[in-house]
Formats: sequence, C-alpha cells, structure tokens
Amino acid sequence: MATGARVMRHEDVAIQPDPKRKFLFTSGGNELHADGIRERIAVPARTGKTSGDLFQATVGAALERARNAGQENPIVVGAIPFDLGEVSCLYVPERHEWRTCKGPNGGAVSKRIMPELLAQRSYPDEAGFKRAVQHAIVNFQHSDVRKAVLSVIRELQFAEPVDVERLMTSLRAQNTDGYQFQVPLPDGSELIGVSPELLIRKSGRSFTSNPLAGSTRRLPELAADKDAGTELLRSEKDRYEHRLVVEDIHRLLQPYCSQIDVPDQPSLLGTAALWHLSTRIEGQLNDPSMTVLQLACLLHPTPAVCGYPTELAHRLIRFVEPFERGLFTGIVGWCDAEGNGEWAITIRCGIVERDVVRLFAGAGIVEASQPDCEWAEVQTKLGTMLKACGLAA
Ligand SMILES: C=C(O[C@H]1C=CC=C(C(=O)O)[C@@H]1O)C(=O)O
Repeated sequence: MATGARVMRHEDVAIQPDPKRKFLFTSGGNELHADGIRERIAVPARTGKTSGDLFQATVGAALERARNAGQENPIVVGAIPFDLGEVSCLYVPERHEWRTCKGPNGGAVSKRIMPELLAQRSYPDEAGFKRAVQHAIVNFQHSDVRKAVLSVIRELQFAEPVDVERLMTSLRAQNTDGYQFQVPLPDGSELIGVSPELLIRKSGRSFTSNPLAGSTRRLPELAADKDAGTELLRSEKDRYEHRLVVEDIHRLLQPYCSQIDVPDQPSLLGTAALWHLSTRIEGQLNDPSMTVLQLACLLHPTPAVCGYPTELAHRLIRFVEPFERGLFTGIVGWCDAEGNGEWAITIRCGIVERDVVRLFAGAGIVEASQPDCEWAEVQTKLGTMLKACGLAA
C-alpha cells in the first residue's frame, strides 16, 4: 500500500545551521531558551542491533567538551526521530537559560497569522487512511499485533514564506498547557508544536513518565464536555488501547527501579481540543547516573506512537503508511551534563519549510477501532496546529 511519497527530508541535506535560530521547550511554568550551536549530534540513537552505546557516548563526550570549554552545566537539546535508527537532530547550544512563562496572555497574536493558503492535501487521503485502518484491524485478527498507531500528514502550501515566530506565538496563546517546542532543523526548516505527552522526566534518582492513549474530542458546552470525558474513562476500547502503553512502559522501566508507582486506573488529561486517558508513572532509579536520554531511548517508541508489540507494529506501520515519519512521533527535549532532563513525544506539531507547512497526527488502532472514528480523531488532532494557522480543522 505504501506509495513511497517522501515528505520528510531533514536528513537529506548537508547543512549549515543558522546560528541565530533558537530552541524553545516549555514545561510547567518554565521555558528553556537555547541559542548558538557549539556542536551538532547526528548519530542515530540506536544503530543496527547495538543498544545505542555509541550515541550515549557521543552525547557524553560533547557535553564534556562543552564543560572543558568553560560551560558550567551544558545541555544537549533537540529532537530524535520516530525511528531510532535515523539521524538525530541534536545539538549542544552555546547558551541556554530557564525563564518563567509569561502566562496565558503572554503573546500578542496578530490577526493575520499566515500568508494566503494556496492548496492543501492529506497523505494518505480519507479513503486511504480508512483502508489502512481496516488493513490493520484484519491484521490484528491474524497475527500477534494488538495495536498500531496510524497517521496522516496534512501539507499546506502558502503563497509566501511563513513567519514561524508569529505561528509559534499563535500556537502558544491557544495552548497554554503541555510541552511547547520549537526546534531549528539543519535544512533550515523548523519543527514546532505543543505536545501533551511526557515520555520521561528525570531528576537525580526520581523519574516521571506520563503516557497518553485513548482520546475523544472536547465539546464547547460544559456538561456535554464533562460527559465526553466520563464516557472516555468508561470506554473498554480506549482503556485497552491505553493499558497496552502503560504495561509496556512498566515492563521496560521495572528492572532499573528501586521503586515504581503505576496507578491501576487511568485519569483524564485535557488539552484545548481533546480529552486523553492518562497515567502518571513515578519512581526511583537504582542507579542515579542513568541519564534521561538513556531512559528515553529505552522506552521510545512506546505503544502510544508505534503499537504493540513494538517491532511487529513498526513493520505494519512501514507497510501501510505512505510516508516516512522522520521527526514526527519522535521525541523532543533536553538533557544536561548531570543526566537530568525531560523528553516529550513529538505530536500536535508541524514542520515549517519556507512556504510549506506539514502537519502530523496519528491515532492508536486496535481491533475494536472504527475507521470513521479514527479519521475523525486525527482530524481533531490536526486541529491544534490548523487553528494556530488560523484555519479550521
Ligand atoms: C499519535 C498521536 O497521539 C497519541 C497520543 C495521545 C493519544 C493517542 C490516541 O488516543 O491514539 C495517540 O496514542 C497524535 O496526537 O498524533
């Protein structure tokens, strides 16, 4: 079914990154701002069948060089693709600082955010996506795959280059919670988004992971919106989709923990557009020297963005998705020289490349999924970025 349409190109170009462009990552009330590029790290997080030792050593050595050059607690920032075998998009910035968020009304949003929209298309289109969902459902009935996350890319063609800063301001004003991010990419494009999902945060021995899976659209009327959340909490299909994620994260983390708390029931997490089933997993590591990047690479890609079991689901995705995801459903964040940091899942996002914006959204498919509902869900998820662009979903 794969058509080979290739829409991700960040690894293709040999590149001189513009040192003026800035990295942003927000978490809670805090904003991490970084600029200048001391050193780039493109080594894939996992190479061949190796565990990623080369990658971890490369990151460690780059941070050590920055330290030796006089930076007190250098950090590495950026994005890692969905497929850990692809090149990483990380760098050690010259400077970084933490600021307190300006609050909900921090950014003034001008009326005309984007240039004129000339055209838009979906890869795959509605019929193609629904066929892919149907294909996955049949596959579940005849294989060991239990879940696969299938996605679409919406490509928007504008009349002129897009002002990324203005788009980011609009996105941030409309979505005050979650992990807002802006990552300058080596080919001159920018990855921007607002993810609701924390893969892993680590500080000393303590860690938190907050997987999401199972979603429904929020409604404008208060009582109906509350009912939609309650219905999601009761949905067997969504609870199953969610449980596969939580159990896999628990299984992977357990050997490294002296303590791990996994609530036995999901709770609700709300974004501006969606309710999600959410489980906040917290624990203590046996070995505090384990870095947040090691933990992130241990867990990624979780069944929230790939499926279950991971390798079989990944194979199914490669077969039915007509594009390479690249950085979409990868991870974005930071890690300091002490190994502390946080990584969010790269969703509710897009890549701005001059006058073209590519938006991404996916949905977890299980045997009880319905193609129409899954298409509606990805459209709602696309709505976060479309709204920031001043466009309806
Ligand atoms: C893959 C996406 O969402 C994941 C995260 C939260 C809920 C999801 C779901 O309900 O399917 C997805 O697993 C996306 O937003 O593009």
